[in-house]
Amino acid sequence: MMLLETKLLTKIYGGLTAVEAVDFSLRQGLVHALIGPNGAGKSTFVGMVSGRTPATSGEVWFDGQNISAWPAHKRMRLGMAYTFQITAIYARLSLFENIALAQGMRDQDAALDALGRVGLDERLDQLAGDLSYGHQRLLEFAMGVAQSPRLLILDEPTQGLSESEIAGFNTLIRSLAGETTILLIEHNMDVVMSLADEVTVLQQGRVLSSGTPETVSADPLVQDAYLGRETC
Ligand SMILES: Nc1ncnc2c1ncn2[C@@H]1O[C@H](COP(=O)(O)OP(=O)(O)OP(=O)(O)O)[C@@H](O)[C@H]1O
Repeated sequence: MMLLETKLLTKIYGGLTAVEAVDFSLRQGLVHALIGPNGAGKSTFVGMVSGRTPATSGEVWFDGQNISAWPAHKRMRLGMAYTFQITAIYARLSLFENIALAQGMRDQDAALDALGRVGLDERLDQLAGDLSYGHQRLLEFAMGVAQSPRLLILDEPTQGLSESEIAGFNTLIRSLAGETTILLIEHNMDVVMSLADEVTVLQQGRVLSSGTPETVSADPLVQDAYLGRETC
């Protein structure tokens, strides 16, 4: 079943077409990576999916419903969680309070479970602002997971993380595989190749290529655009 689909999704800022007529689909339970150079339209695209950025035209479908006109909070209630590029935690609240806020105080066990998944359950009462940058990113990830989302959108989750933290992140995503559908914006190609079931490459707002990591990396269009680069 397709959990998420977009049809001719388009965003125009003034004279600039940031996302142009993107048809996209994501099957339930898969990890789909969205890649492309800076300015390709990745954040704008996921902004339109999550409802934070109004689309100029086109449609967003979630679980068979046309949600194009729905505001972000209503999409969240439907099961979309979006973790931002910039850490969105409350520094003066404890880890537990951050998690509890993220999931609307619904379920204490789920909050504890999410912190356990990222190995921060020993630090429940610590202030989030006292965590290292890498741990703050993990907390942010746990805040997404604690919402038990049907679709988890991660915007550059490994940015600024050390090699060992990236390895830990990979393990985390694998632990969610099958349980949660994941849309991942990621610049680190090693992470993309090891985690993604499917990859879509955006370039100048359009889909350049889409398919399995193997198909996409063998696509001559993609090779012309990226091959030989560590990141894209
Ligand atoms: N609020 C805005 N107003 C005007 N132009 C914008 C706005 N947000 C994004 N853009 C432009 O839209 C295009 C796509 O930007 P977007 O941030 O979606 O790309 P991206 O692929 O996420 O890039 P990055 O990898 O750098 O985050 C860029 O040319 C950007 O300058």
